[in-house]
Amino acid sequence: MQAYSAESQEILVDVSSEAPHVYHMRLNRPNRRNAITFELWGEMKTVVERLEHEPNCRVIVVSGNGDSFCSGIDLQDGLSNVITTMSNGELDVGRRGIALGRFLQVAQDGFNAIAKCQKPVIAAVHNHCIGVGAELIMACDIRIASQDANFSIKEVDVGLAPDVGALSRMQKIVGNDSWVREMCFTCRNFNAEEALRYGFISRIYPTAKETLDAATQLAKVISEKSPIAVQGTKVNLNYSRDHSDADGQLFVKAWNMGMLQSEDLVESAKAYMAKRKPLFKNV
Ligand SMILES: CC/C=C\C=C\CC(=O)SCCNC(=O)CCNC(=O)[C@H](O)C(C)(C)COP(=O)(O)OP(=O)(O)OC[C@H]1O[C@@H](n2cnc3c(N)ncnc32)[C@H](O)[C@@H]1OP(=O)(O)O
Repeated sequence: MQAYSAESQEILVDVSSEAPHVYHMRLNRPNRRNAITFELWGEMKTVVERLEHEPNCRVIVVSGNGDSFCSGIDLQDGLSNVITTMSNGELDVGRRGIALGRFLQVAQDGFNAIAKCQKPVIAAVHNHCIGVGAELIMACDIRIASQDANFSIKEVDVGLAPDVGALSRMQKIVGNDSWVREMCFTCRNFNAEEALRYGFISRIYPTAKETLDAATQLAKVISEKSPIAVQGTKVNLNYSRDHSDADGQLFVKAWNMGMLQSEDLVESAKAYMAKRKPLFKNV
C-alpha cells in the first residue's frame, strides 16, 4: 500500500508489512529530511484510515526514511499555499482567515487520524524531530528513540503557536507543565535523555536500526494479543484522558457490555488452561 503525490508521483508515505499484523509507515522525503507538506498530511490521513480499516493490521509503526525522522514543516513547499493565501488581496480578512483554517484543518486531520485510529501507533524516532515532526509523535501511542534523537517544539521560532496538536497533547503526555512551557516558549533542542527524563519518550536505543527493530518487536508483542482488547484499551484510554473518572468508567462498562461477548475472552482462558499461546482472529 503506497500513497503517491498527485503532483510528482513521489511516494510520500511508504507502507509495508514486515511481520504478521504489523504495518510500517515511513515518511518518505529523505532529501528534505522528511519535511512535511500539506499533500503529505493528506496522504497520511488516507494511509492511516486505510490501515484502520484493514482487518489484518493490528499495530502501526511510524518512522522516517533517511538521515532524520522529520525536520518539521517543509519551509519551501509547505508554507507556500499559506503565504499565497495570506497575501491574496482579493479576499477580505474573514475570507482569508477561513481559507487559512482549511489548510490548518488538513494538517490537524493528518495527525488526528493517528490519534483516533483504534490500532496502537508506535513512533520510532531517530536524529531530527522538529516542529510538526514532534507534533506527529505526540499523536502516537508510544514514542521510542535512538540515542542521537533531538527534538524541538520549534513553532514559536517561525512566528506561530504550535497548532497541530502540541498545545493540546504535550501537557497530557508530560506531567511537568513547567518543562512543557519552557520547551514551547524557548524552542530549544532537547536530546533523547532529556526527553526520557520528562516522559516525552519511553525508551532509548543506541542506533536508528535498533530503535526500529525494537519498535517492530514491541508491535509484534502487542499484535499477538486480542485485537478486541487492545483496540478497546486504546479507545478507552483516549476517552478517559478527556473525561471525568465517572464518565470514563461508564464508557468502559458500556464498551465491555458488548466486547466481553467476543470469543477472545474464552480463547484467552482456554489457552491459559491448555498452556498454549492464544490465537485471535482479525477484527
Ligand atoms: C500548519 C502549520 C504551519 C507551520 C508550522 C511550522 C512548525 C514547524 O515545523 S517549525 C520547524 C521548521 N523546520 C525547521 O526549522 C528545520 C529546518 N531544517 C534544518 O534546520 C536542517 O535542515 C536540519 C533538520 C537541522 C538538518 O540539517 P543538515 O543535516 O545539515 O541537513 P541540511 O543540509 O540542512 O538538509 C538537507 C536538505 O533538506 C532540506 N530541508 C531540511 N529541512 C527542511 C525543511 N523543514 N523544509 C524544507 N527543506 C528542508 C534542506 O534544505 C536540504 O536541501 P538541499 O536541497 O540539499 O540544500
